[in-house]
Amino acid sequence: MKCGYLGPEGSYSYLALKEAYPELKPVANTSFIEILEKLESGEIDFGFLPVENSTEGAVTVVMDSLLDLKDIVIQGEVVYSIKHHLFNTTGKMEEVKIISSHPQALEQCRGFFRRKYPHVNLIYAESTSAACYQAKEKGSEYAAVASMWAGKKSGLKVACEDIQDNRFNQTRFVKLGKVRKNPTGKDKTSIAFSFPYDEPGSLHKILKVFSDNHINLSRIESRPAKQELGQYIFFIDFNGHKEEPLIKEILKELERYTRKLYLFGSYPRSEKTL
Ligand SMILES: O=C(O)C(=O)C[C@]1(C(=O)O)C=C[C@@H](O)C=C1
Repeated sequence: MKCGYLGPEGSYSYLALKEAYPELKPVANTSFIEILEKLESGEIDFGFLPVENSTEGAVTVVMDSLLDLKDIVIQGEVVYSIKHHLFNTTGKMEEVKIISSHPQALEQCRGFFRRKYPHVNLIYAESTSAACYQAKEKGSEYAAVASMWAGKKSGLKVACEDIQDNRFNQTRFVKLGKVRKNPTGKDKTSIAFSFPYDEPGSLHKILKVFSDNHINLSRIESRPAKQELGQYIFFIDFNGHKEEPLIKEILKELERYTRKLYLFGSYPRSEKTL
């Protein structure tokens, strides 16, 4: 079975996918949108995408794209430790004028760059592994931020190790597919919703439903509804499976308070960090 990820080989998406789902055949893509398009067309069976990072927060493009999915659900989650290193062709930084990487990776090292290389230009690459191949090709003026695996694989030398601002830097990935997962007793459900009116207490009503039923929320985020300023879509992850009687009741109640309720899926909770 084929699983799309943000490539090329050596990106964190690749490393986390290989470790969590070794039985799947990884298929490299150049963007998150490309993965979702291939998944919808049936060219691949699964998609593996980052949704949030412990330092930088939401991977917003992925969250927004979840709203447009049809017949595709979240089937699983993977929490992966991220350790960034700086690589280039020489292993020394004297000649470097440009540091490139995936925007999320650059943001996770922002403090390091401000302290050590305030005058070096930071530019975006498709992924951390794409940045490595670029640095290899462009030569001594380029450096890339990536995993040890990607840097070594592309033939670069380490210029600086462990450069992320937060020692406990973790990214949460989700596996998307067409089949809904059955309850395991240790599940999580991801939803999003918008409100019909802008009025006091809208969000409170939703949170009260969870609190009254003693359901733990593991994430809450808002994203612009992309209409008027001040209109939002709220994303919530909570413990439980949508086939459990209590969760069914809760979802029914949420429908009463929301304009649109999106159900992204119920799936087993990750119990350890890879
Ligand atoms: O560029 C990569 O290596 C990716 O897999 C993407 C990505 C992301 O978008 O969050 C994955 C994990 C890290 O947080 C940094 C970058």
